[in-house]
Amino acid sequence: MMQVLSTRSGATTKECPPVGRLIILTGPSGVGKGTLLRSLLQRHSDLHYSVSVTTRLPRPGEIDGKHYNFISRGEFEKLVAAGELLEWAEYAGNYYGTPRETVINQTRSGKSVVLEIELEGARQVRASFKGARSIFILPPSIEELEKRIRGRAQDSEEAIARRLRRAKEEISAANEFDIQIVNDDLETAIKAVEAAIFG
Ligand SMILES: Nc1nc2c(ncn2[C@@H]2O[C@H](COP(=O)(O)OP(=O)(O)O)[C@@H](O)[C@H]2O)c(=O)[nH]1
Ligand SMILES: Nc1ncnc2c1ncn2[C@@H]1O[C@H](COP(=O)(O)OP(=O)(O)O)[C@@H](O)[C@H]1O
Repeated sequence: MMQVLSTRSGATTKECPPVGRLIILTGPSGVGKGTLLRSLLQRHSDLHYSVSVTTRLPRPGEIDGKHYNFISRGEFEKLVAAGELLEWAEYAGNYYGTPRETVINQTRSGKSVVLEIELEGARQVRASFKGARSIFILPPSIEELEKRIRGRAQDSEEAIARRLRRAKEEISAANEFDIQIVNDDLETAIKAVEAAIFG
């Protein structure tokens, strides 16, 4: 909503509309990012989740257009070539990326947008959006992380092994982020992420 301010000369100037916030949520596979975000999105209707594009195949229960836009590698490469992605990365053998236009339009209209993305993408966004708030979700331990990935029962042994190898590299980069939150007790972690986003 554009607000008009009067100046001393009586002329009016137009105040720039409030710019929404960009929140980056990163953490190793299986740490609980999706679980935390689902809870936050239910509690905060003014928080908008950026739906990514990916070449990964849908998991059971994942809905095209809701969890991800599931596309082919050829389609993904076209989006990259056309400059339509805010950031993108290859992770565990698949491509993932954030469509640029929706995020730019939402933040320009004052909305708060959450990107749930991996480390390389987070680095790209933090480099180009200085005001973005970046949050890294840590597991209580690597053992607990592996227990959660296996407990989710959504990934093949090969995918689990790749994710756990990458997890160790990602965790070592946690201090690059503005805020680090250990997802041990879920309710405690939800409150901590809530405070990190809205505090
Ligand atoms: N760079 C980037 N990473 C993404 C994007 N969407 C999801 N990811 C990340 O890709 C990784 C794999 O996601 P997914 O296949 O859903 O597995 P999960 O993290 O084990 O649930 C996770 O770290 C996600 O945060 C995106 O648009 N860009
Ligand atoms: N604080 C927690 N304590 C125990 N299990 C959790 C916790 N948070 C999430 N989980 C479980 O861990 C698994 C991975 O969570 P998920 O949200 O899919 O992780 P991510 O999105 O980071 O890959 C799920 O089975 C989820 O129910």
